[in-house]
Amino acid sequence: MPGLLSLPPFPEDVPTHPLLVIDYQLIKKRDQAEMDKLWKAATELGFWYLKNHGVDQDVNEMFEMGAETMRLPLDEKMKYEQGDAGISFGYKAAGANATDETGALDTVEFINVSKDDALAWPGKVHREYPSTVNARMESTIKPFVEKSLAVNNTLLAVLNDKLGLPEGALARLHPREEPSGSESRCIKNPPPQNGMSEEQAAIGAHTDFGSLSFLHNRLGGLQVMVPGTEQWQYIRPIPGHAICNVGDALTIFSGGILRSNLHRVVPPPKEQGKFERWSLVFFTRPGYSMVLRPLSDESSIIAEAVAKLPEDKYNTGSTSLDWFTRRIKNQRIKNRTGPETWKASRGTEHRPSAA
Ligand SMILES: O=C(O)CCC(=O)C(=O)O
Ligand SMILES: [Fe+2]
Repeated sequence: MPGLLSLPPFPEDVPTHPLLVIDYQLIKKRDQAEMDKLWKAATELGFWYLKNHGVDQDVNEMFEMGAETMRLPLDEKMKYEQGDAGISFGYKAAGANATDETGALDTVEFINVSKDDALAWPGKVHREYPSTVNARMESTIKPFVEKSLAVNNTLLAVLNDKLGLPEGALARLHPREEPSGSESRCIKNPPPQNGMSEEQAAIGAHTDFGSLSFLHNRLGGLQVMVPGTEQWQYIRPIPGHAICNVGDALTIFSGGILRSNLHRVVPPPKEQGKFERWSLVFFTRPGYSMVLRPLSDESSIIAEAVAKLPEDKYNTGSTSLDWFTRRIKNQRIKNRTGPETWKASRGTEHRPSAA
């Protein structure tokens, strides 16, 4: 990826939504005002900036791993393609996923490395990866996974207490040792080709599948639809600030108290649109065997929230494995039978028409 200094700044004159800034060092000290701010961010928009997280150097190395991987010949990368069965780990080629119900194709390629494979390295839990990934498992990927897990687990512990759950309740749904969909993803988005609309989604409107996402961006392109509005707004990348967001699993566990908000990725705005866009995410997801349902029996706060909802709104009846498999599988263009396939790939978002 091009050096940071050579990238044009994020433009001032595009619709942009500010996020609350959470200081990770204060969260680690359990500063009351900072925990209150995190709660506000997680319940109102479900997105916030996280500063002082200490992962920037690891993020740079992960981007190098991503660039090394994307430079491999396509036929080499395709040996590790994630496939059509609904498993996320591995390489995803550009155009393998739909971005909307008409079946418009995505433009991004990415490499997903399972947290379980990274922690088990040189052993293997799920699958094999390209040589460029293997070469950096020990030096780059494992440390990034460890630090990202520590950040997300710390945030989860704060949300756990605010939800009135017994200590460790959310942690027990994300056991380190149990296989899960937790993964690191490095995304490459080429500059838009001639004839492509500026709006053409790189990644279609979605909510994240898991519990917490820890995202690192250099260029704009990420957009949110703020509750109560109908317009997409950019999130400005700020150096040293990760973007964190709540995923569907936490919305479900909390009976809708924590917000998993709709977002998408479009080409970077204005001058930035001439450049390749790279992004990096660590997704924390529940253990595969965990059933996605509100934790009403463990928290009166959640029980009260659920009592106000239509019956069984968040009782998915699915394990985490089944839920993720359905959603990933139905994004794959090869599995598309019609608009219903796209719908089956969606989650808990309350604006299906916008998706
Ligand atoms: O690239 C980004 O900024 C966001 C990526 C994203 O939303 C995702 O991979 O789920
Ligand atoms: Fe996302």
